[in-house]
Amino acid sequence: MLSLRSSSSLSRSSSALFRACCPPRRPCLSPLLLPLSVSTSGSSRGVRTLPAFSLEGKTCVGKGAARGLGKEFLTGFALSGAKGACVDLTPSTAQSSIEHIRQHIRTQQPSEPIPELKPYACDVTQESQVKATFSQIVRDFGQVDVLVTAAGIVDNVEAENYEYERWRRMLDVNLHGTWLWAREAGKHMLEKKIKGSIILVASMSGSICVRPQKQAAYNASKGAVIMLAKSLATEWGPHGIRVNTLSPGYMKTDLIRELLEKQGRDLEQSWVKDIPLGRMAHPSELQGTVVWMASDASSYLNGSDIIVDGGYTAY
Ligand SMILES: NC(=O)c1ccc[n+]([C@@H]2O[C@H](COP(=O)([O-])OP(=O)(O)OC[C@H]3O[C@@H](n4cnc5c(N)ncnc54)[C@H](O)[C@@H]3O)[C@@H](O)[C@H]2O)c1
Ligand SMILES: OC[C@@H](O)C(O)[C@H](O)CO
Repeated sequence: MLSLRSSSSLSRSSSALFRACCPPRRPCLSPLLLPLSVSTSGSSRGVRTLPAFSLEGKTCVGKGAARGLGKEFLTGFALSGAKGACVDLTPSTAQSSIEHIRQHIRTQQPSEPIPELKPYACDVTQESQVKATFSQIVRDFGQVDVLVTAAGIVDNVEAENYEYERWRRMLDVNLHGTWLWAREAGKHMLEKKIKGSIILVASMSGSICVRPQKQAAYNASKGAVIMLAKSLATEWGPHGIRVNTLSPGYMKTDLIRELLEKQGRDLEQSWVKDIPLGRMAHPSELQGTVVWMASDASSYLNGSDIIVDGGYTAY
């Protein structure tokens, strides 16, 4: 459903979207989203775009948001006016992510107030912790409008030598943890009649096998997340709750940096060869997509897998 917002929330969301799509250190990637006028002072005043992109007043929960994509998602939400719960394994990493987000907003939107952001510690594989953390977030913020599940791990090991213990861990974090959080969010949104948006982070590896790395467990976990989202979309869609997956290609996060450090830089060259845009992505390049998926701008998006991969899966 499209809704009109105040001019200040409108200008904030416009500015956030523009910056997400056109970060200052790169050329603009999406000419279609160019605002009609752009302030160069860092203030968001005078920038115009579709009001439905605003997240003003909404509460967004980011699981696995201490670093990497989760942190970028919460940053995009906050730049669009949303309050945020930053969930990760330890309170200190969640807190330092919040400090980083606040600093970013101060720089990017010096004339805007910084939305409320709170840290939470939770191991997503522990059902009791997930339930307790979700309840605490609802007590702190009143309600949850958006959930994005970014916590995830990866292993590159050939299937015949992959240990069952590691297989189970992979599914525990990437699939079971995602389902546990989605279940709490869905229950809450159903009870409170919130027309929320649940965004499960999958991967292009959930629908194709990347090469040359061998990662059957990871691929299986992400394929299952895509099917989980479609299933939840059919169960909760009739109540106005939208569930979709965001499937990134190769993003330069710490997870990928660590993997490349272990396996050698040649791996990066071989990936880039298969990406039509000819490069890996900066994590901030997902902000525009995730804000769109969280906001009313994507009001008819449900049960979809949004692949953002520089064209990798087009081959
Ligand atoms: N980086 C990429 O290229 C890429 C591509 C496709 C999909 N993805 C997916 O995006 C998501 C985020 O990836 P990233 O690159 O930002 O990874 P990352 O390792 O940089 O960040 C993942 C975060 O999840 C947290 N986490 C891990 N296990 C947890 C647990 N049990 N409980 C709570 N938090 C936990 C970590 O502490 C970390 O902060 C993952 O699901 C990943 O599979 C990443
Ligand atoms: O498909 C890209 C990512 O999902 C993933 O991080 C990569 O495949 C790890 O090997």
